[in-house]
Amino acid sequence: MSENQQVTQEAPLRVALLGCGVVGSSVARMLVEHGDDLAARVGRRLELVGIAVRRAGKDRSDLPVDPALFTTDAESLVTRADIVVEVIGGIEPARSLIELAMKSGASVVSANKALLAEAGPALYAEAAEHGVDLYYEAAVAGAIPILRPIRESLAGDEVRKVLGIVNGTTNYVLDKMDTTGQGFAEAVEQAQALGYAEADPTADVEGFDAAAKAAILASLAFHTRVSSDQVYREGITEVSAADVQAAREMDCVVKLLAICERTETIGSDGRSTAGVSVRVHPAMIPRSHPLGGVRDAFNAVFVEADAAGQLMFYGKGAGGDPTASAVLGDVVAVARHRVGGGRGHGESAYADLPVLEMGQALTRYHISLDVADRPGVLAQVATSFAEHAVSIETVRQHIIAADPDGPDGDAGETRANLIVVTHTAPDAALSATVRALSGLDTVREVVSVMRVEGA
Ligand SMILES: NC(=O)C1=CN([C@@H]2O[C@H](COP(=O)(O)OP(=O)(O)OC[C@H]3O[C@@H](n4cnc5c(N)ncnc54)[C@H](O)[C@@H]3O)[C@@H](O)[C@H]2O)C=CC1
Ligand SMILES: N[C@@H](CC=O)C(=O)O
Ligand code: NA
Repeated sequence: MSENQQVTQEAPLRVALLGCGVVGSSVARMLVEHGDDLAARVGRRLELVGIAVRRAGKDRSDLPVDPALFTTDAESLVTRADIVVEVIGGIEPARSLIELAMKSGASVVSANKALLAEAGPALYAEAAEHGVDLYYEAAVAGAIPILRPIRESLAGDEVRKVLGIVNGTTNYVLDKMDTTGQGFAEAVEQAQALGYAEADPTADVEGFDAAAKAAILASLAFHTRVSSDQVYREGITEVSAADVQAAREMDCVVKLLAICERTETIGSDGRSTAGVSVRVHPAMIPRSHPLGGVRDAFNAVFVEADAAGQLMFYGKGAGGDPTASAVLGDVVAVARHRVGGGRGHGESAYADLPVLEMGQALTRYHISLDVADRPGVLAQVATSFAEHAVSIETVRQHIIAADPDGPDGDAGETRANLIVVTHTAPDAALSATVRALSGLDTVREVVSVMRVEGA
């Protein structure tokens, strides 16, 4: 008997799919259309035994699946599966369904970063208790293999830093603002229509999606539990056309970055203490940086490890088929464990490093000030920086013509746009400097503040 004949004679592994939206419909299609190849790779056929949906009567005739498979009874579906694929999203009912699936002996594959970043440790514990797998490669950077490389390939090394563009929607919006000068709202609508955005795009544009992914990346990279509420987060809603232009003048581009770093702090006793810093915010990054050229909805993750050095992972981080590719990779992995016996790895959180406050993160600021063009202004501004121990890297000044209708007795006064780029300093010192600058009588307005990374 050939190996393939053997594959078809064993009882198939039963796969239940929860959710049939952008990702779920691609998963269903690929499971069916690639059935023979998947069977050969797993050593057993994968049988789609049901698809949980919210509305059973909806026309899904474009999918190559038996309409009888659609059900609104997700609970009973998960109890009759060997593998449950959760692509509903959100916390509930996804969490309860995953827990019920594990309790019933099924391994789980999920694309749900919001859930993993909130309840990862509890779900790992359930998986261990019931002897099943929990895999979620699709949850971070869609199709890009990044979690498995960090969990497995780099398990013998020390990861120092993970710097990523991990949200396709915001990268798409920022790229359109940079290259076509397109407005924010229109670009978000396009990202939604292309299937990149979350059901509620607020999760994308306010940085919640990237923060959840950063929490997952940091947890795996530093063997430490990091939840999304420990991640400093700023979205892109405040990024203006002027910020994008200011970045261009520095030969930079604005990107929403997820930055996960292992830190070393030297105490007064000279002893070094390790920690973890995790943040998500827009930042200027040089166009020449590997992340500076990441266009459209693409994602990229830059990893620095002690022995490996710098590694770059690039590809499609959103969209139905790319995300389904990662989901199916996980399905094959957990199915192979079922066939061969054993489980994949569980949680690794032994390092248990402290997660630092944002104020301790080391970064650089680009600050644009509208100041009165009078003698001594530059010295006053420079003093504010010095008082907070922030060192200035560059200062540029453009004279702004006098405005005869200017407010508060400033009419007719010549002003200057002062652009200061700092050297690296703790974020707390930088933000205190900005507060002090806004209190100076010669500073009419702090026009914009943006962090600078990667230079
Ligand atoms: N769209 C993308 O590019 C990516 C999405 N993801 C994640 O994949 C998951 C799914 O995302 P999408 O497919 O884009 O979302 P979606 O909104 O297109 O699909 C979710 C589907 O689940 C259904 N659903 C909701 N509650 C349900 C319930 N109780 N029972 C059965 N079905 C239910 C909804 O009706 C919807 O059809 C989310 O966790 C998302 O964060 C991850 C990577 C990329
Ligand atoms: N909404 C997310 C989808 C993938 O995680 C994004 O835009 O990246
Ligand atoms: Na991935």
